[in-house]
Amino acid sequence: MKDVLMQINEIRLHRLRMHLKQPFLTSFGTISEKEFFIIEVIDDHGTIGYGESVAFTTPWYTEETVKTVEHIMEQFLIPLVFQQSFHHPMEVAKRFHTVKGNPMAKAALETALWDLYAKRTKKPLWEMIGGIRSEVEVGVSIGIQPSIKTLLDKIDAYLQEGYRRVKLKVKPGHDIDVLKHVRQAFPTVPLMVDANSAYTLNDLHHLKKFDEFQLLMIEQPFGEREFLEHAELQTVLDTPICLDESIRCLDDVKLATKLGSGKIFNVKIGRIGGLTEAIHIHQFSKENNIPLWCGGMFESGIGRALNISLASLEQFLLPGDISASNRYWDADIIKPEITHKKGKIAVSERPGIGFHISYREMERHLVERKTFKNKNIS
Ligand SMILES: O=C(O)CCC(=O)C1=CC=C[C@@H](O)[C@@H]1C(=O)O
Ligand SMILES: [Mg+2]
Repeated sequence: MKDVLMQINEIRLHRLRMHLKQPFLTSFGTISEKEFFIIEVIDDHGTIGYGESVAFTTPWYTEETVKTVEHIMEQFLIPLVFQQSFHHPMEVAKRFHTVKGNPMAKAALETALWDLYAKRTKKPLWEMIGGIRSEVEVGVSIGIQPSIKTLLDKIDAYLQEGYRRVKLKVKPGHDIDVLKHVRQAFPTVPLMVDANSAYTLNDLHHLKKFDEFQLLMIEQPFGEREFLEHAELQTVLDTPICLDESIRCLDDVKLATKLGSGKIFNVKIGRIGGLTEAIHIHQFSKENNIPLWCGGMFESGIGRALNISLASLEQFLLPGDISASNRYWDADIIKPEITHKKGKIAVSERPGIGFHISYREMERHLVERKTFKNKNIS
């Protein structure tokens, strides 16, 4: 491969606020808008790489927030990117190790560097990271609904659209009865649930009842550090446990696998600190036959495009939470918008993430813009 040297001259952080078409209810609260950063990294050739931060405004999902991501990028990570030129984004991912934690802040910048690198080498990002699929299968995540009837109607509509599996949010008091109705109406649809840590080990016998619904998996029933509790649950549950919030790095995947805390992992680029760590997790999962799938964080088109690239890797064996742009947004900030055909999204053959940014659309949602110039350059 042709050797490229990248020197970042400028970084722009665009803070946007976009309203979801409909509010999304989880066991923790309601999401009706998403505030996030679009990151532009510009190198000495004038090539631009794009990234997106996925943290929410409050620390309900993991501890990071929009404000902590901004602080960590500004004070620590951007100076590390500017420090010296590099040949590969993995070099910068390594530099980021000097900053503890803060994976979403790291991923926001690191993914922009991957996009830039793929553009400089004139390759699609999915190919660059070793993807093998020309299209990825997608499912839909449905928030808690006001009534069973609304839920069943929504599921029906998404299935008509072609989505390949349905993920429902559950919490104590909103689970078995819902599942009974859904299974009655859709006996064979690939179905799973996500609890976002709403249960405890005291609910073990209650959770055993989930087995009767032939679920693909139950996602994150317990707290994020409860590896032992998840392992105990998995010994009594036939339904595979999938870990989401618990997995912040490859070591967490290794720990969960060793202890038997989960059989499937949801990979979110932001939660694990970027594509470099995702590639390492993928390698380990391939060697150990562990199924993976790509999670979502209500991303705009930039984040969605990154997720499509990730899901093209071989071990991503289950449909991801990578819905089309129109699932959440009236208008996306990329062109063309992401669409699916019968629950499949084609990867782009263009270099990098493979989509153009619509600056006009971005301006409509802009809250603040900050520009950082590399002062190390004479
Ligand atoms: O982006 C999507 O379409 C799926 C989003 C989704 O289900 C989630 C995103 C973020 C937090 C949670 O509510 C949930 C999840 O835990 O996977
Ligand atoms: Mg989840």
